[in-house]
Amino acid sequence: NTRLASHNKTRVAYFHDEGVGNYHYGERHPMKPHRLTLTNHLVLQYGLHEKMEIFQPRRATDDEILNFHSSDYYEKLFQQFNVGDDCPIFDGIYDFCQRYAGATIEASRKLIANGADICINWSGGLHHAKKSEASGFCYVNDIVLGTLELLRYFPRVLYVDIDIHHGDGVQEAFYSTDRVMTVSFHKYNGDFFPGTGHIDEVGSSLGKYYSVNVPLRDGIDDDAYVWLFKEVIDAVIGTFQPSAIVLQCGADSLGCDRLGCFNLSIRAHGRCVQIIKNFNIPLLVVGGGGYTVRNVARCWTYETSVLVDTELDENLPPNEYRDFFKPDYKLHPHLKGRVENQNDRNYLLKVRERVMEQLRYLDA
Ligand SMILES: CN1CC(C(=O)N[C@@H](CCCCCC(O)(O)c2ccon2)c2nc(-c3ccccc3F)c[nH]2)C1
Ligand SMILES: [Ca+2]
Ligand SMILES: [Zn+2]
Repeated sequence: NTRLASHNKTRVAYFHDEGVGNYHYGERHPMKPHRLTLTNHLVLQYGLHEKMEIFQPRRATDDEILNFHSSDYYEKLFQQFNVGDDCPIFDGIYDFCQRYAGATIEASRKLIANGADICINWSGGLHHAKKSEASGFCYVNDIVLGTLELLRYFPRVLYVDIDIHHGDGVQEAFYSTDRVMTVSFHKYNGDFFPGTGHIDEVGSSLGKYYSVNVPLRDGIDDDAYVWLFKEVIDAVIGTFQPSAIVLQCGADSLGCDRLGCFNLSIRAHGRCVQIIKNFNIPLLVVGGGGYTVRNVARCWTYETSVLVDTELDENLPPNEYRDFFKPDYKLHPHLKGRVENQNDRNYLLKVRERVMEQLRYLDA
């Protein structure tokens, strides 16, 4: 009956800082925080704010950021020379970091207080930042900060990362503990950034076998990715029995991404979010990469609708950014990837078998 259904409804909290999309990495840089403004705008135009509690989060304090990052790194961030072209020091970089990290920390606290079942922060998910080093467009690792917060209450936290790049900063931070299991699906060929994420990176000391890497080749398609994702996640959750989950939804694993080379549709990417949601375990959802801005906004809007169990009209609502979505103005455009699928069945079965073998060490 509706009372029961309404009683069981998932409580979703949405964290969006009004100013977080107004920063600029620089002319030729692929990272466009403006994608966050577009996403939030679409979410509101579809009326999804009526299905969630909306929060304007406060910024992270220096002390909170120093929970993970070293002071000589963080306090002199603006003095760092640009770390190559990847990590430019731009106007307002401190504010930007404090805003996106503050939202992830606030979201973690909301889960700890059981104020929500699912918390969303699309501005977060900056998985490459290290304790004392900016890397891959990431300066402060909000995921590590949020996970450290969750560990103050939840005994075991599972981290899942569907960005096309390896979640190296998060894996490194928790490589030697059995309280966090990190699982990253990513392109791996020895050259692709960041170069880590080999299947043999299984963790060390107390954390041995608690780091799972799923290395993939170019061009993986919807069916193969979703099949492998479900196989791995079912086994990981069955074995690790996490008390909370952090899901990084990097949208550069979509077809046609400016930096990516997978062939996923927005529906398949969203299917991964649905698979995690269906476990009904306290869930923190963050963003990540994503460089074809119109599709990042579509993807994270669609995934917000998945998290609030709401169907969206295929025709985008009229909105002031309409031109970004031409010529189709649809929610699910056909993202015909340009790369051949180099993941044959044998390769995928072998990866699956290696992951299952690794997890069996934890059953023992
Ligand atoms: C010395 N060489 C530069 C290193 C390198 O190849 N870096 C990657 C970095 C890719 C970062 C991906 C970030 C992310 O999507 O994973 C993300 C961002 C936020 O959360 N997740 C990269 N930089 C670029 C890039 C940088 C500046 C300008 C144009 C570019 F194409 C593309 N890919 C090696
Ligand atoms: Ca990944
Ligand atoms: Zn990425």
